[in-house]
Amino acid sequence: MQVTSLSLEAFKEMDYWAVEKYKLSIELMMENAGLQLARLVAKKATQSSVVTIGVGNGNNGGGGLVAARRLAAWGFKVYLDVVVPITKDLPKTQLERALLFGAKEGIPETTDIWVDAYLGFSQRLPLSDAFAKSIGLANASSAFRISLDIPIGISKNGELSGFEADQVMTLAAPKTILEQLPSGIEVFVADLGIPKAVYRHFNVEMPDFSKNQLIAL
Ligand SMILES: NC(=O)C1=CN([C@@H]2O[C@H](COP(=O)(O)OP(=O)(O)OC[C@H]3O[C@@H](n4cnc5c(N)ncnc54)[C@H](O)[C@@H]3O)[C@@H](O)[C@H]2O)[C@@H](O)CC1
Ligand SMILES: [K+]
Repeated sequence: MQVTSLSLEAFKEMDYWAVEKYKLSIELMMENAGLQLARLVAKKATQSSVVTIGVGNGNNGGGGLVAARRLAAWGFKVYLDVVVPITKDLPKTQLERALLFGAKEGIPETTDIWVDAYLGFSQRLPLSDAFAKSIGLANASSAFRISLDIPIGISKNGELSGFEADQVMTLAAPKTILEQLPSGIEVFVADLGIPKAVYRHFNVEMPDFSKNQLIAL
């Protein structure tokens, strides 16, 4: 029987398969993720909107930084909440690019749209104080909140004690952990460019990305 959503473990395997068998690099997938995230933010934004994108030292942060670059390129005001030093090669390159494109480091006085690209599927709980502080500021603000892939602070049973997302844009396939989020949170799935054969191999139904690469669930 085909499933419609995946455990995080199964998704990590699917991802590994796409990289190993199809030479689909993380950087390529990150570019796809970041573009769709930027589209979702831009749908919500006006040209005067202030967007803050929170990033950690991993590929979730890397996707957020691609979105920052795309949004800055389109003329939006983009700030980066860089919570920990960005030391890994790919996120570091994405940070350099985003800054060159005009994104600024720091949390502005007011934010209209706050993006959680702090941590994704490799997050471990409890969170460090630095992440907890940023989440507190985001939740206390009047910003519209969007999480990339899975919200930071989500527990194994889907309970959310972290970033209080209004929207979640998950990658490639729906994740079971998201099914237990409070109702009212809008969930989207974005295309990473993973081929249908990989979905078939993992017995998961592929969302129909042929007409639209950002699908509301
Ligand atoms: N095909 C893919 O898998 C893609 C994944 N992307 C994103 O990459 C994410 C996974 O990336 P990563 O595996 O690099 O990891 P994350 O970005 O989830 O986390 C980054 C690092 O933070 C550290 N960390 C975990 N818990 C912490 C804590 N409590 N306090 C401080 N540091 C902590 C870990 O060392 C982890 O490696 C996905 O959720 C997804 O958003 C996309 O960027 C692109 C494509
Ligand atoms: K996230």
